Amino acid sequence: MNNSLLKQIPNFAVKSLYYEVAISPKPGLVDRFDNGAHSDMDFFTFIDSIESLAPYFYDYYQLGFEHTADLTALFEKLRQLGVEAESAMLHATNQVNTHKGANFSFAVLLGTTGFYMQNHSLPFSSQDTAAILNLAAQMTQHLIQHDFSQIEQKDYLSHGEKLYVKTGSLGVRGEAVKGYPALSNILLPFFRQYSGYEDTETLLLRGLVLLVSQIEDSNLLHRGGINGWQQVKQKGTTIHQACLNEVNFKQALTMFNQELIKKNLSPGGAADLLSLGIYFSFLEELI
Ligand SMILES: CC(C)(COP(=O)(O)OP(=O)(O)OC[C@H]1O[C@@H](n2cnc3c(N)ncnc32)[C@H](O[C@H]2O[C@H](COP(=O)(O)OP(=O)(O)OP(=O)(O)O)[C@@H](O)[C@H]2O)[C@@H]1O)[C@@H](O)C(=O)NCCC(=O)NCCS
Ligand SMILES: Nc1ncnc2[nH]cnc12
Repeated sequence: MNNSLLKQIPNFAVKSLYYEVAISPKPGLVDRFDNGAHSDMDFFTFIDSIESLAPYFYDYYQLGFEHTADLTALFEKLRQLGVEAESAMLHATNQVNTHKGANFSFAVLLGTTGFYMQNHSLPFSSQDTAAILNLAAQMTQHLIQHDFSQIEQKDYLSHGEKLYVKTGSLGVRGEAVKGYPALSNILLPFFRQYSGYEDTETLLLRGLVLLVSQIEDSNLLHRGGINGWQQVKQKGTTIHQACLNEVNFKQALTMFNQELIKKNLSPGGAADLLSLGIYFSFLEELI
């Protein structure tokens, strides 16, 4: 095992979660300035959450790096560890869901990155990223059938499971199964095109707004229904398409945040996807 990469790659994932929570101002989300539309978490809850997940991130990567059998067997190992990590996170945050989606996705993506790194090296090109996302899709192809086929028999349903029953929305599982199209088709092409033009914080905030304008965020659907989600998506589109300069862009985000606080809406799914995009941006040396 290459010891420096064993630390460096999972560390990029940890750092990406710090970057995501730190960039400000964000609409409806927790950031350095306020708690957005969240009454049960703040900036420090996120620090506690990240610290609780970090040791698992190294293990996800190592599991993938040492795995020699088929990808379904790797997913089983990652998920077992992922359940443990999720409960460590909930313990650290007093049962608040800060990074449930991010923990799931980083288990998938660090595991597949480790597997891929058995025969590759850094830095990544866009083809390396595409190969990892393809491995993630292959590894999770059975997930929808596995998680949702016997859903009627379950006593307790998560927000994501309830939404699936009600609307058919696949949430974070849908992203994984399709190889994270929100990253490959939306966020990463944007970062590749615009990195270097502005400071990192502004670039990442613009990437967040782009995601909000396009993805099906199960967190917005669960809190605001189809209408709430569509309104937020529309507002994201308006801000994205206005191509505002940095000062006006941040002012628009501050107003967007006030609006989402009033409506109790938060694009938590977009925030999680942003942190995954930041991770690949570190691997590709875009930021
Ligand atoms: C597979 C799991 C992720 C199961 O999770 P769940 O069934 O809940 O599925 P989803 O809702 O689809 O996803 C979970 C989180 O993923 C984020 N997310 C949402 N949409 C997307 C998207 N399109 N792409 C990527 N990621 C997405 C989102 O996380 C953010 O929202 C958090 C807050 O969420 P929530 O608690 O719902 O909202 P609140 O409004 O705060 O709740 P209330 O206060 O109202 O109650 C925010 O912090 C972000 O992180 C979704 O929440 C996975 O958990 C898993 O496999 N776990 C292992 C468990 C298991 O398999 N057990 C097996 C034995 S039964
Ligand atoms: N910054 C943030 N605020 C609220 N929910 C989130 N989920 C992931 N990141 C988040």
